[in-house]
Amino acid sequence: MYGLLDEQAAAARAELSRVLRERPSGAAEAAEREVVASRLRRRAHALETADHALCFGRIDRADGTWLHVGRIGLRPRADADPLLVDWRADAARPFYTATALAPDGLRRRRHLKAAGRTITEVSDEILDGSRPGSQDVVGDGPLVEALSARRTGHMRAAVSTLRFEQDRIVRSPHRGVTVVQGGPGTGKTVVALHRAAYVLYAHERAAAEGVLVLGPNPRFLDYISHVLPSLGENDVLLATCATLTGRSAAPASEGEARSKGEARMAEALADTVRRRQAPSGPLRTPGDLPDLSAAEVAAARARAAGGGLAHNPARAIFKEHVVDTLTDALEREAADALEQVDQEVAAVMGRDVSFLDRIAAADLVRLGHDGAAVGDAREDFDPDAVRAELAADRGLDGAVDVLWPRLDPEELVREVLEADGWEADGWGTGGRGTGGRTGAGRGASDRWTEADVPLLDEASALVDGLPERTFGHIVVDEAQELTPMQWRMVARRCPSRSMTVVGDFAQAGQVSTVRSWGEALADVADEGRTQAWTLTVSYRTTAEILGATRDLLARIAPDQEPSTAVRHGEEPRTVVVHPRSGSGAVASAVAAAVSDDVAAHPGGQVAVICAERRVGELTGRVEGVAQVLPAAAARGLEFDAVVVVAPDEIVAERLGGQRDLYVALTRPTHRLVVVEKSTEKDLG
Ligand SMILES: Nc1ncnc2c1ncn2[C@@H]1O[C@H](COP(=O)(O)OP(=O)(O)OP(=O)(O)O)[C@@H](O)[C@H]1O
Repeated sequence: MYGLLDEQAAAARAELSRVLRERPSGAAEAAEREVVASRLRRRAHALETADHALCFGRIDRADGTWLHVGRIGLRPRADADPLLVDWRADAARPFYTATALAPDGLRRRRHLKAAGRTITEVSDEILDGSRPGSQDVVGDGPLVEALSARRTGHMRAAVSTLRFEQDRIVRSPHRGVTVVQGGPGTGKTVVALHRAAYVLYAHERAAAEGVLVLGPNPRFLDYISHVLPSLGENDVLLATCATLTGRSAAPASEGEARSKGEARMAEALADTVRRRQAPSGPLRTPGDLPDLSAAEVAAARARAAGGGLAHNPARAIFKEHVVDTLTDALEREAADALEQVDQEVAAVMGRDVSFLDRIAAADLVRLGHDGAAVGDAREDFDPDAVRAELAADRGLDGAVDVLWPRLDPEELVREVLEADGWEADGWGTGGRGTGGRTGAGRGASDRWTEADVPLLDEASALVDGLPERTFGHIVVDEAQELTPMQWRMVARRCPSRSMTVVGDFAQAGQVSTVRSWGEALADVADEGRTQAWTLTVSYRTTAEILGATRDLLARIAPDQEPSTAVRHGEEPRTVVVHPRSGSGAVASAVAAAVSDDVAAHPGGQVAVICAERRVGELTGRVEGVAQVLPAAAARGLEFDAVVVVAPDEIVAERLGGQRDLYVALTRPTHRLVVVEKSTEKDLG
């Protein structure tokens, strides 16, 4: 297999350099060359990154045939049988789905573990109830081993140990919105990322349009950043809602993010735009052009607003209708004038003079009429020429602007924010209520905050139309964190509404007001387009740690069934600090807990999770040995050991602080220490 891998990687590279050496003649050829080159580049990269654990499994069927399963598929020639089957191929499915109860035609499932290109471990599961023979290696499950392994700070792919309940979500043929909920550590992120890889493999169209993975913050994105590349997928965009549009924005306070994230902001923006679309009254035209009546304006508005276009493109339709109406009016006016002239002449001459129509206009001028207009009307009123002239008329454009002005998305947002009570001055100072903006002194260039990004995006959509960059499939992780405004931003980027959305409302932070999937997806997809799954087995935490969070979970999410754990481990420890032992006592207890853990388990990933205000103090104490992070930033992450500091402070710090505490307590894979301050009451 490795021989074939090297051969094919070298061939792809050679082909790539050959293609790149070609001198394209013309733009079309250059574009074509770029398509071929990027396909070859992807192929070469996929082959090169498959090197590690290229083949991780084998299934033996009851009939004596077998199949090797790996990160990518390999066959010696296009018409030959595969030497290795891609884990996402249908043929590989029994590797994930077969159980002893439903062996799916398999006798044995084999897991292979490799170090570099050397197989270091083999482990078999006998599925058909037969006795293990001399060729079978039956031992500790590879899953247990993977879960107990020390963490590296980056999530790893789980292709070789994906569970049945996870695999069926990953491979679900559903094309709409797939929702996955489940408690902490149940593998929601694992499922979401493997599903992204599966979609890229199985849904050609989605792959061509690109896949986007959205996470709550850059730290989380970094944590998951290795998974898809290790599965050979390098073209997936990872982003947060704040970074998605590429606009630079300052951090927002939670109060600001919450308030500006509410759905009413979308209504306010849409209302403001609607009010700028010829709401009522006639159109006053410049010069001696006829005015348009209120009814004529209403007809133009109906035509422009009914086309489903954004405001600025719809303005063109509105103006076009105005120009058409004016052209018709001018033509009618000219015809009426002519009619009147004929009647007057007839009265003077005592007979019908319509035959005079083709006679000199000069006579008519003498009778007090505008010779040019009458002449035009009679001879050749050219509606197209009149229309073109009107369309180019600056005065008329100005008059249209009064009723249907061109809008600028930033100005629109500014206007709506001002109406909502946010200070306009400087966009970087002061603000509304406690959630107001801080950070005085910011320059004009970064006056927008991350909370403004979805508003600006909404405004752009209303004013100029949908975003240019859209995706064939979007994965939203920690989806409980998204505000209604952010959901709208996501939906806008996924016209096919093909999404994988994973989260847990028991872990919801305080920014979003959304509390259910129905609410979250209200603007995204109809119920008929969503398929929901629940994961119930916690792969991260031990039964002991989960047990310690049970009461808290019952308080914050009484309807949620606690997950079951697959592993056991140490009981969580509580260290109580006496409040009279001085201000640095908590920090000292934390430092001691960290050094105890590091001494007992050298090289582990240790985190200290605390209230925001303690971060500075504690970082100084454990620098270089443990990471210190506020509870609010810990979502989705995991560590070998976690020291949770002063739960009361975490709870008190933010609205929904109990859910932050729940997140903090469920981060460790092995060891949990809680440093608590005893209260005066405890001291009796
Ligand atoms: N099938 C599997 N094989 C190996 N490891 C797995 C498997 N499923 C989950 N894990 C591991 O379990 C841990 C938790 O998974 P993950 O982060 O996906 O859970 P989650 O449900 O997203 O958690 P949270 O709600 O806290 O964000 C990770 O280390 C992940 O790699």
